[in-house]
Amino acid sequence: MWRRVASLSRRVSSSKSPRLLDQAQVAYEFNAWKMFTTQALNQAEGGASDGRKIPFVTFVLELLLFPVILMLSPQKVNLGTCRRWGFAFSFIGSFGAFQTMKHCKSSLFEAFKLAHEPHKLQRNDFDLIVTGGPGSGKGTQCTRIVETFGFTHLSAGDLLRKEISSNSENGSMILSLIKEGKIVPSEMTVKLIQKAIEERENDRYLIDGFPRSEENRIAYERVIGAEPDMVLFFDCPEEEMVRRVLNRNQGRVDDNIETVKERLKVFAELNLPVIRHYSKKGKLYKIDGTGSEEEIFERVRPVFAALRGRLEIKKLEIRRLSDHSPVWRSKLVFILVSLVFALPLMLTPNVTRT
Ligand SMILES: Nc1ncnc2c1ncn2[C@@H]1O[C@H](COP(=O)(O)OP(=O)(O)OP(=O)(O)O)[C@@H](O)[C@H]1O
Ligand SMILES: O=c1ccn([C@@H]2O[C@H](COP(=O)(O)O)[C@@H](O)[C@H]2O)c(=O)[nH]1
Repeated sequence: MWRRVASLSRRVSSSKSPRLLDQAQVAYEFNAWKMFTTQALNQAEGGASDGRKIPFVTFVLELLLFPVILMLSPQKVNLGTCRRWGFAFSFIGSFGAFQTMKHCKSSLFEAFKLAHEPHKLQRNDFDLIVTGGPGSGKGTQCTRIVETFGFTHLSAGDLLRKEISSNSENGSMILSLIKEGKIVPSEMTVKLIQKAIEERENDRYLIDGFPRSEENRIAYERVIGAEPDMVLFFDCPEEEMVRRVLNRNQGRVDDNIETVKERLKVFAELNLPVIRHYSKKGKLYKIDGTGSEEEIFERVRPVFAALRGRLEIKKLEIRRLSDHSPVWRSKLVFILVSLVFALPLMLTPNVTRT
């Protein structure tokens, strides 16, 4: 499968104190091909899905242009001119599509799917799941990953809280489930995540605090059409998680001892099976979630550095839009090559239909 063209595995040591996932195999896998192509496309165009739709549509329109011009051309018209221009446009359109596909590393079919199902993962996307118990520090570490490694942050909890504050029809139901420490039905959460994925302006994103159950995971993978690339699990002792939640002081309705106890129960019963699943798949990184925020991030950093080192990815960290973007370079090459081929066609002598 294309998502598995090249991968590498490594074991990462972790726990000192008793852990929720002691028996879990701690491994990670990284898809070299995917990361390379992610880098090749990068986020330079800001709005990957939209940016990729346009050349495909142009391609179809331009391919149609040639026969349409021929059909519409009256008998006595100078056919040579029409044909030359039609052919030149068709050629430019085909070459444009070829360039699009080259960058998507995809077939024409994938280019078509991309235009119509922007939430589905494409070869260039890199999705990271960040998981852990309540108060394990997921959100805190996600903020740092976003700042350092240029991921877009999609927090399932934040999306649900936004839904509550927007007074949507499901808002009150979501609020009561959060207050009780229970999991919101998959279809609601997946719908919000799907929308956020469609609206993202980056092909490298992380989902914080989701999937929380096997049902969540299956629903997500069905919608996305693939498994996530990598899963980070912040492993933290229960007493430390409780301490952090009770000290959070951000006015969250679920930051109280009754709810946190329920959340821990739900985590052990429903979330740990998801973590074990990804561990078996070789996608899991277990990070020791104890110590200061800085200490924990120093354990996260090598995960990304290892990827970069092994795969010779030089610029994984945030790149400015103005950096030497391969997309812009290829567009320039595309225009120049098209002109070289199209000019002789346009300049050939006229042939008039008799
Ligand atoms: N290493 C740490 N040491 C002490 N406090 C921390 C540490 N990391 C995060 N915190 C604090 O603990 C609280 C919970 O952290 P955070 O919100 O990142 O956890 P979370 O796993 O996202 O929690 P939840 O699942 O409940 O949203 C926050 O107040 C945060 O500032
Ligand atoms: O995928 C999800 C994510 C969250 N919930 C509910 O929201 C709260 C708070 O989530 P945080 O990620 O800790 O902010 C959680 O306890 C669940 O009730 C959910 O149901 N599904």
